[in-house]
Amino acid sequence: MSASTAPAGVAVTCNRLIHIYSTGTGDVVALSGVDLEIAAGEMVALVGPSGSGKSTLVAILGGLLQPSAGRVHVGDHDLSRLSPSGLAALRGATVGTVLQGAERNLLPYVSLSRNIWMAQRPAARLAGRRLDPPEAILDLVGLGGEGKRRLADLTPGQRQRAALAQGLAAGPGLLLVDEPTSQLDASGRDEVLAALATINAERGTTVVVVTHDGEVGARLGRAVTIRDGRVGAEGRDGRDFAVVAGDGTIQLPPETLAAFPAGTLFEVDHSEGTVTLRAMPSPSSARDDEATTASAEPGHIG
Ligand SMILES: Nc1ncnc2c1ncn2[C@@H]1O[C@H](COP(=O)(O)OP(=O)(O)OP(=O)(O)O)[C@@H](O)[C@H]1O
Repeated sequence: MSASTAPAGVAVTCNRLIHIYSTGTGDVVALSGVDLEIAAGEMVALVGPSGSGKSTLVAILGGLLQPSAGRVHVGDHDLSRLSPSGLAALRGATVGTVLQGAERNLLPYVSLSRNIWMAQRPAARLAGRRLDPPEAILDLVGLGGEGKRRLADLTPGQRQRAALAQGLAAGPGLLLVDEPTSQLDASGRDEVLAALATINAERGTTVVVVTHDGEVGARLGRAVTIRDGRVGAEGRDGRDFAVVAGDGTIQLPPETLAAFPAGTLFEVDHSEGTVTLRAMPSPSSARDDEATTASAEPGHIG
């Protein structure tokens, strides 16, 4: 087989992305202004507490949901403006989504190769380009020569890698993967992380992984924390950062927020490369000199 004809990775941009679910009992704000840039070919983990909006964000990036407001681009596609058929084409040819649990991605009664081949049939037409044969895709995730096997024949780590292969069937520029390591032991997790690194290195595919596993976030190099429906923080190469949102707000880390609760007044000093937030004593702590001194310790961002 000649070199892959799959596209290189695509970039992702979200600007003030909002998503509201309307339910019988009222509206639920799942995303409240996500600002996020992911470069083409980057690997990023989305982390954060349960219910913070990670799955909703991934569903939007995967063309399964349209945002209530704000803008989201995947490559050249403006997802908020795509028609239903445009979204279907995006799902078929540009973005591959791997759902949590390998068995949700693959049919158990046909071989791995057959699964991928079946996913490629509509994709080849939508993508308008030649797709890699299933064996080449399986090879990429470390399952070369295993195409005749079925899901039940595989170890948990192999199953998860087979699910990654299925997500790659159409040669997407963006691969979205939900909790790929949640049911795996350490060696299974290593296999999956190695497969993701190979996909990224050999195909240039942009990879976004939703995970509760801090180790996965650290190993991918960039971990974006979603908190209360927006980007709360980032970890890059072992360093933690706060993030300025599009509306100028910064979320304090939870432990800082505990010391300086909502409503705390800060004086803001800004000099080159450094922002100093100096907490004003609250009226109650002002009555207690000791407490005032403690709560007035400045926080530094910069
Ligand atoms: N289909 C839906 N209808 C109504 N509300 C929803 C729906 N899906 C999610 N929500 C709500 O939207 C918010 C964000 O949920 P979401 O599933 O995106 O978070 P999450 O970070 O992926 O959580 P988890 O880590 O538990 O999967 C939560 O308050 C959730 O209850």
